[in-house]
Amino acid sequence: MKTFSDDKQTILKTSTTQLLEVIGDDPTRDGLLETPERVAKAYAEIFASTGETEFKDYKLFPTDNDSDLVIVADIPFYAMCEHHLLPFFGTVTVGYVPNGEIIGLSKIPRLVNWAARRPSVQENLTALISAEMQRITQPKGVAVHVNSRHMCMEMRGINQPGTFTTTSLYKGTLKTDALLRQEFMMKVSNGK
Ligand SMILES: Nc1nc2c(ncn2[C@@H]2O[C@H](COP(=O)(O)OP(=O)(O)OP(=O)(O)O)[C@@H](O)[C@H]2O)c(=O)[nH]1
Ligand SMILES: [Zn+2]
Repeated sequence: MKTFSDDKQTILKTSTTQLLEVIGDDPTRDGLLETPERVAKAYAEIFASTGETEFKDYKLFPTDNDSDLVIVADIPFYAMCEHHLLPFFGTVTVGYVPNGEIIGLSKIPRLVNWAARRPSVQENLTALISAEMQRITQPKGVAVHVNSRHMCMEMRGINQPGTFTTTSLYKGTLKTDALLRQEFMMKVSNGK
């Protein structure tokens, strides 16, 4: 698991203590004594891939038997919106049409998890997963569908609990072939 350097952890702890003071709490009360350290640890985990542009933890296997469509559906993810640093979370469905090489299936949820661990917006998260699937597998087509709840829309601001945002990106044959795209959409839970 990622940890920040001592210098960075000190900055995060100081910032958290200041934040607690500014919102009107007392950082020296018992319940908050270890909070700055916990926040520093939690941020190292939540933002573990920040600044990384390429997903590296994958394996490819050559195949003579390309499937028409490979789908991993309803992969859970948790991310932080870059506007408010509040969570947005939900599921991602990834489909691709292989082109002589297949990616180890577990690496697709790993890619989603990697892509989500940085400040982002849903559209950019969708695009990053799609771009990395294209770079890594050089497929005939890729589809990425993200269905998500945004805490910045639910617990503040417009205050709309229970609203879902979906974003989709289709590339190659999954963009041009309507039947293939329909097959992909049928695998997305509840048609969301
Ligand atoms: N397109 C997109 N917008 C997002 C995402 N996450 C948050 N936002 C929006 O980013 C916008 C930021 O708008 P601002 O007017 O700068 O910020 P704000 O005053 O906090 O806006 P409100 O949320 O409307 O109160 C808001 O409309 C959010 O709903 C996302 O993943 N994608
Ligand atoms: Zn937001």
